[in-house]
Amino acid sequence: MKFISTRGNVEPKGFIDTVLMGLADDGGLMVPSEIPVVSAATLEEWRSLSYQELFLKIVAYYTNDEIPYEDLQEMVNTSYANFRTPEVTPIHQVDDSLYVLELFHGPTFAFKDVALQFMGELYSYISKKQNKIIHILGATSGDTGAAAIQGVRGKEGIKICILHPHGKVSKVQELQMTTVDDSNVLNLSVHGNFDDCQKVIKDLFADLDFKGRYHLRAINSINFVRILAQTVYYFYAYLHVDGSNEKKINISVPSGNFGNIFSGYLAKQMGLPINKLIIATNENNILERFVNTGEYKPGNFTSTYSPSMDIQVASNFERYLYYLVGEDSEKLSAYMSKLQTEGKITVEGEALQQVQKDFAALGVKNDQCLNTIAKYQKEYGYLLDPHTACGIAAYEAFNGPDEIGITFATAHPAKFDEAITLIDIKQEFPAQIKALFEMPQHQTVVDHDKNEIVRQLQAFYGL
Ligand SMILES: Cc1ncc(COP(=O)(O)O)c(C=O)c1O
Ligand SMILES: N[C@@H](CCOP(=O)(O)O)C(=O)O
Repeated sequence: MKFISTRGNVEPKGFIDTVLMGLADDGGLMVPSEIPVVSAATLEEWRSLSYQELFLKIVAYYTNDEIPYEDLQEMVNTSYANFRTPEVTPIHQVDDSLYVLELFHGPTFAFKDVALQFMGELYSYISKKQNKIIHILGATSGDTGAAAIQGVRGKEGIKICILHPHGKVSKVQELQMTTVDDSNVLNLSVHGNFDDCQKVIKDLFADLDFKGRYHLRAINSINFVRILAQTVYYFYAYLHVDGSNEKKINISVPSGNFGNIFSGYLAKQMGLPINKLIIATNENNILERFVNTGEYKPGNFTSTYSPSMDIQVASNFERYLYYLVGEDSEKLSAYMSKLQTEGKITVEGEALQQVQKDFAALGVKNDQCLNTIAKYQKEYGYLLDPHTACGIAAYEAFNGPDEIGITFATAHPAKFDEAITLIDIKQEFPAQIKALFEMPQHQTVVDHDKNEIVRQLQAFYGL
């Protein structure tokens, strides 16, 4: 298996080189040169596997034996050993048609832990085996940063700098990132929004001289290994839901940077028979507008009750567009240039029909989000976080009769108490979260100014 850039100007790479490259050197995103297909018989065999065993089976299609099996197995076991449940991503049945895949049982109570615990282990492994300097640079709307920091804090040979939008993450997210006092962690709190933070890091990764000199590595879903690790729970969910061999299965995914749902798209291309992939967003509804009209146009940024999805420029949209245009890098590059120069792109005709076959999408309004939380608490005694509530609202909009819907619970409600208290629900915080409120914070507040951020990075990486 080789990996290539969506823009077509990078020599095919192996697995580890792809992990280290992060953003492709031509400014595109890395994708597999060919998507491996899993047969129906193999899928049936996988039903009895544990999460860790399933992970190893799926990832083996991509790693080219570059990592000995025993080493990979050890990394996977270590990654999931500190989850609070042995199933890693347990399934909660709400009623006859709705299942919730709980992705928040890792150290930072959000779905990002599932991929980032593994990535922390992988970077540590590469650093030791290849004597590589690993200087992670990431942007977050709150959850990626916390999970990435947890994944690598205190690890030898690794430093991590995370940019988060100042005042635009929840209190618990801020505390999870900034109460970490390991010397290999730097939190930059940037005046701006998540899109601004993501743009700065993409610009720095695209500056190959800077990237090389400072050994910059990506932990965002820019990095293909994030996408790959996230495909595992699509398989796990599908294979562990009752009736999945008789009924159509739809999966509803709270979405922002389009990484999670792109992992679902990849799982489907690998042969997982998902029926509808449902994109759930909040009022930052660029993805809903794209699916309904074919126009992809970043609009005005809106702060909502689901702040982790307050994103207008969805990074992984480029990966999907690449497949939509028939894996034609020239066409893809032309679209991306148009987005740069004209601020929007449009797909029409057969391409738009294909988009509408691939996805359904709903942008959930703030009041609908709160009403959904209140409804599920009242009717089922099940407390949703606001991102998951958007996912459930979209499930309700698109799940047909006799279909099963799996909604991904991407975060624990305790991370977003600001929204939950608005509907007078009092929740008990888990002890790990309660403890954060007593700890000192470490962060540097900076303007949204690339030069200032570069100065901070140079001082931190110390090269
Ligand atoms: C809790 C939560 N839900 C949903 C999302 C959206 O996921 P993605 O960016 O992969 O689309 C995020 C952020 O990524 C998140 O933190
Ligand atoms: N919601 C995310 C945004 C970054 O997404 P990623 O999947 O590219 O890391 C966050 O919590 O930071």
